[in-house]
Amino acid sequence: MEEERVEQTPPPPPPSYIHIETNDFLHRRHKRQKEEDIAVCECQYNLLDPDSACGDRCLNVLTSTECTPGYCRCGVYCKNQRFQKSQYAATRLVKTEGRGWGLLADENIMAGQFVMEYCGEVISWKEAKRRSQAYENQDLTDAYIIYLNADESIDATKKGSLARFINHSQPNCETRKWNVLGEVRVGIFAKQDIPIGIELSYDYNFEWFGGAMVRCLCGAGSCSGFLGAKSRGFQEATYLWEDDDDRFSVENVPLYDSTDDEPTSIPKDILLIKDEPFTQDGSNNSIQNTENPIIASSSEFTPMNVEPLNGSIECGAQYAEDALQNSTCEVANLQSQSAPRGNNHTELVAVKRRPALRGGKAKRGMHKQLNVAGICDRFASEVAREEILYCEEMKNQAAAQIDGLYDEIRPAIEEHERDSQDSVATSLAEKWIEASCCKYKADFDLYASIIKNLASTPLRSKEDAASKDQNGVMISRVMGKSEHGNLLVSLSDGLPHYSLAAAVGLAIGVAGLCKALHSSLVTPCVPQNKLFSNSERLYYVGGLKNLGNNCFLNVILQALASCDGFVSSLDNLLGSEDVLPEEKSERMPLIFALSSLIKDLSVVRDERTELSPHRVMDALSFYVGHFNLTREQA
Ligand SMILES: C[S@@+](CC[C@H](N)C(=O)[O-])C[C@H]1O[C@@H](n2cnc3c(N)ncnc32)[C@H](O)[C@@H]1O
Repeated sequence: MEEERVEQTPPPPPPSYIHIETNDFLHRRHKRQKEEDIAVCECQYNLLDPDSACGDRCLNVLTSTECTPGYCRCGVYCKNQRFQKSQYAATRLVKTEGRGWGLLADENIMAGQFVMEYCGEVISWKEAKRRSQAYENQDLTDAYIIYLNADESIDATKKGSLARFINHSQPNCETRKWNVLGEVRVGIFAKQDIPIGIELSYDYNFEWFGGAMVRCLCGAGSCSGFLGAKSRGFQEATYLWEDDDDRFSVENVPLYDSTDDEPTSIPKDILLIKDEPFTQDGSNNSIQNTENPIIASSSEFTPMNVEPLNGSIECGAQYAEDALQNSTCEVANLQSQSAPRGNNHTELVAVKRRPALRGGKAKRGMHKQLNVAGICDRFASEVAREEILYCEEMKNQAAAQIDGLYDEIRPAIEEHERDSQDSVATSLAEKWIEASCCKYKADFDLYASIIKNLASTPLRSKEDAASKDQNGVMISRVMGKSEHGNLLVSLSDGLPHYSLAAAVGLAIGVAGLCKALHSSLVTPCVPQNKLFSNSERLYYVGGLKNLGNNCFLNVILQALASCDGFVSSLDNLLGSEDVLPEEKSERMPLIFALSSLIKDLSVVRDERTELSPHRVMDALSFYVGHFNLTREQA
């Protein structure tokens, strides 16, 4: 029997496009890197250690910045010029089932390896929108526009690199942005080892400017069903109006609201606690939080071990909770704003989100207010009252400042929530960070002032105070010493609960503070207008250099620098006798780097000074495998 011969017709070639290996700028010129903007690393080539020439520990690599030729001491050995030298992995084009053309690995690719650059025409956001619509009108189903930043996109439809053929699927690759000679460029990087012959894929969500809705055929169980369903292409429909390059959204755009965040897990060691529970009346009641069931029911909670002082002093209600809420929310806010998606980043405080309020209105300012007047009323000292009221005024001003700013930067935050890590303009981010730092500082000063006065000034009798203010808060206080000798103060509104929030907020903020108070390190409430009051000169504390996208880290460092207790705790750790002084930087690199940077940050100078967080970042990489600052934020 004659065998039927099936003619294998080769698939038609992919629709023509112009192959390029560097971006083509349509609406502006390629930026020229200014000499003062060139980041020079500290690597030195060592024949015996090939990684010495700008490998994983290179400060530029850590900040996703390529070394500038001629400025890197490793010269030709520098391994950190992969975009510039088009050091791509070997790949092969194939025709797929139902998904057009795709790209296969043509060699074994290692996790973290740079696969290739996503090149195309760099166009403005408006042009991207126009083109996307035009392609849709032309019935082009394949879309090739991805985001570069809030203002620009890369269109690889007519011109592009092979990366334009990578399909969407359960991703074995991801996009990362790198700073190359002053321009941001998008690279495809392997998320895992990819054996030869396996198709490359990345997640189009967020990255993609898909015009038409295309049903996704990737087959993954978790797939949203459409390509780039969370991408801006879809989000476009939710914008209500535009004003030049700004877009304003309608109510169904989920807004981020920091006050929606609740701590869901708290590192136990922050609590400095063990043994039996305590209550404010010294009995053995179990700890409940009637007002915040989420916090109260957390299985992470461990009650404090304190020695109740004789007698009880009463104090104003929710400020510890308020303090924690503010601080965790702000940290969470910054994490949320800065953390790129899909990272295994280590979170300082795990947060969960609740749906935004209808109408997209932020709930800012809705958290419980501290009754400062009620608290002040209990202090016998006029000076103490004045100081606390002054701090409250500062806190209110800082809150008003940040609320005002929030409206201004909200479009950018929304943008950032959906888009990439660097889409918030630096000037806006800086304003926000500055205001956040002021808010932290003002909050901290107020709580510090109250606690300091509780610890050091006489109180009026309960009856005395109550007779003045029938509606005044019930105040109670339990003070004790933790096992480390730190004074712990817990405050409650008289209800039989000690919230987790209070416990943690106090443990974090107060332990350090009280310790500092005891050693006279802190004068928390020096009114600013009295600082240098006889001087005409301006004084500054150091600023932190933005080495790429490390503003999130900078704000945390700034906030920590204003907590004297934190600095002294670092000193205590460094003072440990188990480690020889000369070994400290090696054996405790992070603590060492943090301590010296934070000390530097606390110095008041008569000129502006820019400090570099390089060493801290460098030390972080000891603890976080493959630490990449711009990817693993917070
Ligand atoms: C950047 S291109 C990828 C290369 C494209 N397959 C080609 O032949 O040129 C994106 C387009 O590929 C197709 N595509 C990619 N991933 C897909 C998937 N999981 N399911 C269906 N189509 C997909 C869609 O048409 C999409 O607009």
